[in-house]
Amino acid sequence: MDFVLGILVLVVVITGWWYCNRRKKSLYMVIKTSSESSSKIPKGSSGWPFIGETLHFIASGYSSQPLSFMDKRKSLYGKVFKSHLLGLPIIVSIDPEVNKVVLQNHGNSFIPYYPKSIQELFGKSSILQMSGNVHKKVHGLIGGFLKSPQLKARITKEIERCVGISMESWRDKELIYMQEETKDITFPVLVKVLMGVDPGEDLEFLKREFGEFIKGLVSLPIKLPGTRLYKSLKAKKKLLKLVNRIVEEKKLKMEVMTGDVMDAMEMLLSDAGDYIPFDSIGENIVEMMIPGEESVPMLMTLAIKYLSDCPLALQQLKEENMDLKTQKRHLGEDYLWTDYMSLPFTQNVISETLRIANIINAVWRKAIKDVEIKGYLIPKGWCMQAYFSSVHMDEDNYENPYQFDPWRWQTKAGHVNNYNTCFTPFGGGQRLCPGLEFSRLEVSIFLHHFVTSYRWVAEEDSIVSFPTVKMKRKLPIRVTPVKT
Ligand code: HEM
Repeated sequence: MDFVLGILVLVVVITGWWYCNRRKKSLYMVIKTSSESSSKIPKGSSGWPFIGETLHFIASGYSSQPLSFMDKRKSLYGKVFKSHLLGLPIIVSIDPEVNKVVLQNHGNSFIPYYPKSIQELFGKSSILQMSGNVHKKVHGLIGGFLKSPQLKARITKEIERCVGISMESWRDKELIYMQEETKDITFPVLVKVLMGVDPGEDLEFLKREFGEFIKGLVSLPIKLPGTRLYKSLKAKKKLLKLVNRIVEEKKLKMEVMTGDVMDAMEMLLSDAGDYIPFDSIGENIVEMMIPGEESVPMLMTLAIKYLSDCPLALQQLKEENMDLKTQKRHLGEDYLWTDYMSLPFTQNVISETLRIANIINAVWRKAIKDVEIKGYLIPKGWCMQAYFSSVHMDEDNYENPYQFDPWRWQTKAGHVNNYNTCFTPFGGGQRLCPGLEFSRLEVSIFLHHFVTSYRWVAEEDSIVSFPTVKMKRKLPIRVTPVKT
């Protein structure tokens, strides 16, 4: 396994080196021009020729101390340092103020940067690759749609339905794998929100092909038959065939009928015509599944993991949610989305899980001009990594950062939705996650029904942080229904 990994890393690095060498000349010229400025490229090391510091970076991601790479450099150079990762010269920031400026991106000095395999799998007009004015408009449309009270009211029923189906199926099982079960809950909800697809053949097809498609996101950038990237591109083609058919059907329906916009696809069809060409709508919808597909089930899974290890927090969470359940039963009322979101301790558990789990550990950008932040120079063409995990786990920002402590949010200003420089699990600024409120709602509904309907005992498991956050054994738990 380690040998295969080593080979993979080597090939990534050599590909990166080749890519880099093509651009070397122009990069050096820009740095020279910038020497007139008083700002300096941050201190740091470019590591070994060609491979830079990539091996250390990846090895620490796989270890039980995934922040050790960052911690070591912070102690040597400070919170902003230069490095050379995955074939690119890069400035890494674990300074919340610098990160804020990068995320706000006034003057549009940065564009999103993704590894080569991801770029290959994204369409040209994907929101994840857009920048400037067009991005601002499309981001606003999607954010407005996902945040709307109408959507939240409708989707609450759908989430309750999916949670109910999943939990019903556990009655005959003793051992369940939380990481898998939560995916079964969230995938149908995501597909309903994005393109209005109900359970059935299309949903099963989307699940299968999307699973195949995302496997290639972190892979070698080689498109030959048999390679991972090739298989993923093939899966994307199949996905697009189905999704484009749905786009056509919706367009025809919308030409003859008027009514509320029911999903993100309908919203793009009715409002985004000036920014996204008609034949790219399907592709955009497929790509919007990427940030939502794994992150929400991982947030649910990790909340269960941390609660299993912290009985006091679990007890308080249960009490808060049982009170709501009893009240609703007594009044004979359905739940409103606002009921779920109004439980303060539940929101604190979610915030604390987001902080400590670091599901999206960083965002990557590329400078399209020389940029100066806090006296540091980020030269044109260099990558910039705003590394959130280290900010979330820094003693300067949080007392006992490695302790799961939902109570810390009772006193800390700016908790829950407020943008705060030291708490950026959903990013911030121009590209703040438009699925933020929707994700919190989904997790709140899941936690409510789970902790008030089941007792459980979690088996031993550990968190792996690289390339994405996962449970090593998918978090096996033994569940017992409780009588309420
Ligand atoms: C726990 C759940 C989630 C987390 C932690 C999360 C985190 C993030 C982060 C950090 C970004 C910023 C990326 C950047 O700046 O480059 C982002 C962007 C985005 N997220 Fe989420 N996300 C979550 C759920 C969702 C869901 C459920 C959806 C869709 C329904 C979604 C849709 C998006 C989109 C479309 C973007 C791109 C925004 C843009 O570039 O303008 N996310 N997310």
